[in-house]
Amino acid sequence: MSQQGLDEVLIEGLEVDATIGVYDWEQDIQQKLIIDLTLAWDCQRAGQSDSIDDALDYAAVSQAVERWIQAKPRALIETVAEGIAELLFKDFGVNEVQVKVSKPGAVPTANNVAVKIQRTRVDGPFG
Ligand SMILES: Nc1nc2c(c(=O)[nH]1)N=C([C@H](O)[C@@H](O)CO)CN2
Repeated sequence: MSQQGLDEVLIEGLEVDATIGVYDWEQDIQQKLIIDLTLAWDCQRAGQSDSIDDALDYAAVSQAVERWIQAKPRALIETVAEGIAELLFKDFGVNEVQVKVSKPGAVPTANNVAVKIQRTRVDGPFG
């Protein structure tokens, strides 16, 4: 995925309960979303310094994503994916992201439904 380098930080299978859906009844319940993130990040500095200050802190990212999703109800999983990409650009200095948002309970006859987007920050060095 990464254009700027080969390194990536991954967060896989982050489960977040959310108010999400296009139908009225979905605004009264919580449904599980599963978030998978691939984040372009130069890991070399952190690997050499052994300092969290040089790393993209996957724990902090996970917490921020969960908070953003739970901050208010939304209709579409596309909106969740775009919002997460914006959050990562704005608050974590990431320049390139792949965001997959799964809603596994949405279609009873399917194992999973999801959207996956790839975005590059427009005001970043590669945008
Ligand atoms: N492309 C999408 N299609 C649908 C969405 C969505 O978020 N993106 N959502 C719904 C409903 O909320 C559905 O999940 C309820 O079962 C339908 N299609």
